[in-house]
Amino acid sequence: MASGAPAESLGGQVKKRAFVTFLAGDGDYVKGVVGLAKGLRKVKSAYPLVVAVLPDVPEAHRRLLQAQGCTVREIEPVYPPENQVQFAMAYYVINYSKLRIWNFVEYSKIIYLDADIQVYDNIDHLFDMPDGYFYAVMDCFCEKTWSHSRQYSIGYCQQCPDKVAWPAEMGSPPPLYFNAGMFVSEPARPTYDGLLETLMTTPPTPFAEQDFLNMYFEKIYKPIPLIYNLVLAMLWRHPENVELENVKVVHYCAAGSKPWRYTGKEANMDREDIKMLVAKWWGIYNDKSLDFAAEDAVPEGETCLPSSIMVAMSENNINYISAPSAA
Ligand SMILES: O=c1ccn([C@@H]2O[C@H](COP(=O)(O)OP(=O)(O)O[C@H]3O[C@H](CO)[C@H](O)[C@H](O)[C@H]3O)[C@@H](O)[C@H]2O)c(=O)[nH]1
Ligand SMILES: O[C@H]1[C@H](O)[C@@H](O)[C@H](O)[C@@H](O)[C@H]1O
Ligand SMILES: [Mn+2]
Repeated sequence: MASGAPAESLGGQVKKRAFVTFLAGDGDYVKGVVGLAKGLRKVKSAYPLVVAVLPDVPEAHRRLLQAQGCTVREIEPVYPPENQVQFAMAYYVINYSKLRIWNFVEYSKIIYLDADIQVYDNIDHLFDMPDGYFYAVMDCFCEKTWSHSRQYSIGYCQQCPDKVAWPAEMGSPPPLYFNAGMFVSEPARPTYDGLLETLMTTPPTPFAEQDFLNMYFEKIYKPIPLIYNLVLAMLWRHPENVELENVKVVHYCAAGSKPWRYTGKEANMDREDIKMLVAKWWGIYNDKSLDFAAEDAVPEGETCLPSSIMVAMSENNINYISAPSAA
């Protein structure tokens, strides 16, 4: 990761690119972001890591991230309209705030990565894929987190669509569904406005903004290979689809797999491949040579601005949606 990112110039227009992640709260996800910043540096990514932080991220964590070369940008929370949905995880409700990143319009293209993701190989080439699409990796429906779904109830997974065929009486099979922990997209004001406007009339569902983004971008979604977002459950659910030695991006999303909380006790967590991947994450996190060295970077500018100014710049003219009482 470098702050002096090369900007591609097309027809005189400068096209800036960035990796973007999301941070909420004062808990330990900040470790994930530090790890990610160091991982991107290790693979010599040419683009900055922008961290979209909610107001509840403490100042000390913001400073820590800036000291790791990240660009910190505060965003206001986004809440879905009120209803009684059961999220697959209660905290998924805050993930609707991720929609703010489509307002980061100084970047023409972004690669979004969850804080529980690590990049083990350079993926800058993903920025060069044709514009106009939403790129992400197809999800797996086999874990218990999916037990609310029609797919899970009949044992159907899009990772092996021939194993259990979609029954004709259930209508046409659901559209391809991506995991929203990693994606490539283009911030743009019309998209941002469209997302927020549509959200206001869209009741929340168990996978929160992931379901919403799947719905919103359905027509322009293009699946990319699994190596760009290895959802760990793939290792035991669909091993035949995984080429572990070629994997570039690992998503520590399976229950018990977050490296900074790993105990090895949860289901599947004693597997050798999991132990290896957790150790690999720690290897980067603990590598002092990957700490940010200011002299390596040409500042982008916005890292130096106080967050209050950034908020004023990014959050102009936005109508906030009222918070759900049950969240
Ligand atoms: O206390 C928290 C909780 C979450 N996060 C941020 O929110 C992201 C999503 O949380 P998890 O990574 O724990 O969630 P999963 O990977 O299980 O969730 C998946 O489903 C979610 C549905 O809301 C999102 O789409 C998410 O991007 C996708 O990977 C984190 O990576 C992190 O960036 C925080 O900063 N602090
Ligand atoms: O985004 C979610 C999350 O990562 C879960 O942990 C996983 O079980 C799901 O497949 C996925 O949709
Ligand atoms: Mn995640």
